[in-house]
Amino acid sequence: MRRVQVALLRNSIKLALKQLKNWMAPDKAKTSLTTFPASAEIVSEPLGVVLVISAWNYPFLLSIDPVIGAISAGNAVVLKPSELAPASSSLLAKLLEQYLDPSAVRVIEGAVTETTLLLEQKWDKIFYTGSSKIGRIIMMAAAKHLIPVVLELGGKSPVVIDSDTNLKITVKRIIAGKWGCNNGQACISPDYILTTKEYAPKVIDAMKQELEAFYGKNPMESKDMSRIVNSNHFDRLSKILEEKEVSDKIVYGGQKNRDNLKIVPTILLDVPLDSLIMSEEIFGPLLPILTLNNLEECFDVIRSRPKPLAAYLFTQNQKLKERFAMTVSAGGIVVNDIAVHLSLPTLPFGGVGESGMGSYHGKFSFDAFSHKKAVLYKSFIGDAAIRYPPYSRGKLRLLKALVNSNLVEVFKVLLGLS
Ligand SMILES: NC(=O)c1ccc[n+]([C@@H]2O[C@H](COP(=O)([O-])OP(=O)(O)OC[C@H]3O[C@@H](n4cnc5c(N)ncnc54)[C@H](O)[C@@H]3O)[C@@H](O)[C@H]2O)c1
Repeated sequence: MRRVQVALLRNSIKLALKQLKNWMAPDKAKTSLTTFPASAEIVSEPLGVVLVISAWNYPFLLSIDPVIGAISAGNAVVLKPSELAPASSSLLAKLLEQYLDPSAVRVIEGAVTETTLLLEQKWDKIFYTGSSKIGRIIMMAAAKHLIPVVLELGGKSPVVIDSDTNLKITVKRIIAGKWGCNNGQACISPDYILTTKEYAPKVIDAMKQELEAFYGKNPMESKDMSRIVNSNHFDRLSKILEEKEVSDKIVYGGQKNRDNLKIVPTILLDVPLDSLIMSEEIFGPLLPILTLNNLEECFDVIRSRPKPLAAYLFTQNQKLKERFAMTVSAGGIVVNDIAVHLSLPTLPFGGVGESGMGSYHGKFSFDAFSHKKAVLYKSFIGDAAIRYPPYSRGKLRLLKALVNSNLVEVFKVLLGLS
């Protein structure tokens, strides 16, 4: 996973270096009769000094990717990596100090106490990646100084499976996106599956078959399965798995070992909607499958819940793809794959509603850390008397016509026809 993070970061850096001149160039803006003669443009200017707080699960990517955007846009940055990945945090502190200009980029390591102190300072922007719970704390602290925020949060990302799909590829991609990405500890990992009652047995059988092909008969022994990050998260996952009316819904997996913090890929069928596992982001290797009568009911389940960071659909039905994209709200939507939208710098990456606000990647990162300044250039030509008192009815009529950019009315007033 470290290699993938480094590859994605190299791409981000290369893109920023290649495109920076274009991104920085002012955008010409149209002018109107009201300002004539004039020219206008939108100038991107740095915000100042920004704070980046990152999460533990992709510690390099989630720390450095926002920093790339912040420096590209001309800001100074303080980065606070997650204390839950302490080796990565100290490596980032060491390497960034060694290779980057310390007057522009600093790393401050620490946990809640240090972050709380950082949050008392007056920043020009805070870019936070982490849980919605802590996101609320960040936003409240930012409000004190009216600091704008980007909140890259999580949520329960659903996967809808239609029976008109290539089931083998569908299931393989879901497994790679769920268990292959940090054993489910990824923000855009599938959180739960929605399918029809009729099709669910086929999905479960295919899942079992492919899981066994990938992780063997005893997944506890698999070298390709990540452990849970720490005992607190292990206990949190155990609690939601052992809840009454949930533990008896396991149809695959369920084994766990606190000594080595391993939990195997676990599938559950039709857990109650008000259970813990369906109320909070799972962020681990448990995958509930909910069955409904038809796909419209599946879409309704998503629409009735807080907006997720990602929503996925597997189908070959073109109409269904379009309906999903147009009627389901989520940070991002992927049809027939999982998580890959993250690698496209031409798409904004970010949440909506409970899954966050603001976005980044590619030029969106540059924009996230820039102020779009409106600049209007006027000359001393065309200093019309109508804008100055005393105001007559004719002047007011002309002003109104100018504000409405109504050329015909302007001529009528000037010619005394109105
Ligand atoms: N949208 C995204 O791009 C994205 C990416 C990765 C993870 N996430 C989300 O992040 C969460 C998992 O990451 P995590 O466990 O590191 O999140 P977290 O919210 O526990 O921690 C994130 C950061 O907040 C800091 N923090 C923790 N408690 C704090 C407090 N009381 N006051 C101030 N700062 C505090 C931590 O030190 C850390 O740097 C999941 O919800 C996941 O979905 C989102």
